[in-house]
Amino acid sequence: MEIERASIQLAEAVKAASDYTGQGKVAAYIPELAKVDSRMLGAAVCLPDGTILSAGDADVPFTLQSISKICSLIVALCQNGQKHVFERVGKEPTGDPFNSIIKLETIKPHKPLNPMINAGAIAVAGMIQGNGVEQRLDAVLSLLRKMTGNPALSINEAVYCSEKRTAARNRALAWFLKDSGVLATDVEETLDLYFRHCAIEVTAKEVARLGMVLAADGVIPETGERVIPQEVARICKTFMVTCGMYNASGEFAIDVGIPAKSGVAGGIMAAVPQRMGIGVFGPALDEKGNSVAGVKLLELLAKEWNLAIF
Ligand SMILES: NC(=O)CC[C@H](N)C(=O)O
Repeated sequence: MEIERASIQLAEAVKAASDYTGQGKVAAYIPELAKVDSRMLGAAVCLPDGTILSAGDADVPFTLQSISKICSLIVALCQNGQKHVFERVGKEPTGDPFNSIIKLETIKPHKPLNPMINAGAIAVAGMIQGNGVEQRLDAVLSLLRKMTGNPALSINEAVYCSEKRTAARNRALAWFLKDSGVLATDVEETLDLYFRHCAIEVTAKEVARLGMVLAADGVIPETGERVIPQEVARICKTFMVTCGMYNASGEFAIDVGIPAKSGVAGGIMAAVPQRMGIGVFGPALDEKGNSVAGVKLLELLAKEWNLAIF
């Protein structure tokens, strides 16, 4: 990839996709997220040698939210193995909104259908081992610090507290999981861990690095250090394709065709196998909770650079 040309193309794509920010709204159910400027859009690309290209609001910090579900899943799989994890959470897309409760009751056994919906991610948080919330969070944070190369990565306290104060739906999901025997750990402690890992603060550049590590099958591109087993990276990328964009994953797979995971703060992490990681930040969301301009931007880049994996 010719770097200068790619930088120009990235800047042009961000400019073109910016027109779409007006079509979405910032998430307001977590009050602190409603305070951001909905017109922002930024993107970064991380290449296999670690080179970062960026355009727009690529240095603005935002919280990972659902993108962190990939990281908690990595830790849970590494600590417990596939058998333990997938006995408690499934591998199927739901077709329902990310915070839906309905299939938890109607499908038997009552385990969440996949780890990318809230119910599944709360179940996964319950599997992360450690002595107390701090140590359990540390397992997720230290993986993310290695993947991003930022040892100072930490949580945004205001967003964390804002979600913790208002999370009636997630509490309902967690108590249902407790009642069904999926959650073995303390409910409030598990929710606390979940809210904290959702509130880990990053930039689009850091998210591009996360995507590149997955694109490189779990290896830090510049150093060659393996931080995720190849099999776990493969599982994550597969979940990103089938469930990463919530109940718009099928449409995204057709229109863009890249493994990706979004979050309600407006982030999207994309991993183009062996070629690049892409981090996007655009807080205006569509009705399914995906960054409206971010999805458009990835669609433009996928066409321009022929990134679809299918
Ligand atoms: N889709 C998301 O990004 C959801 C994450 C958010 N913390 C929640 O539980 O509602």
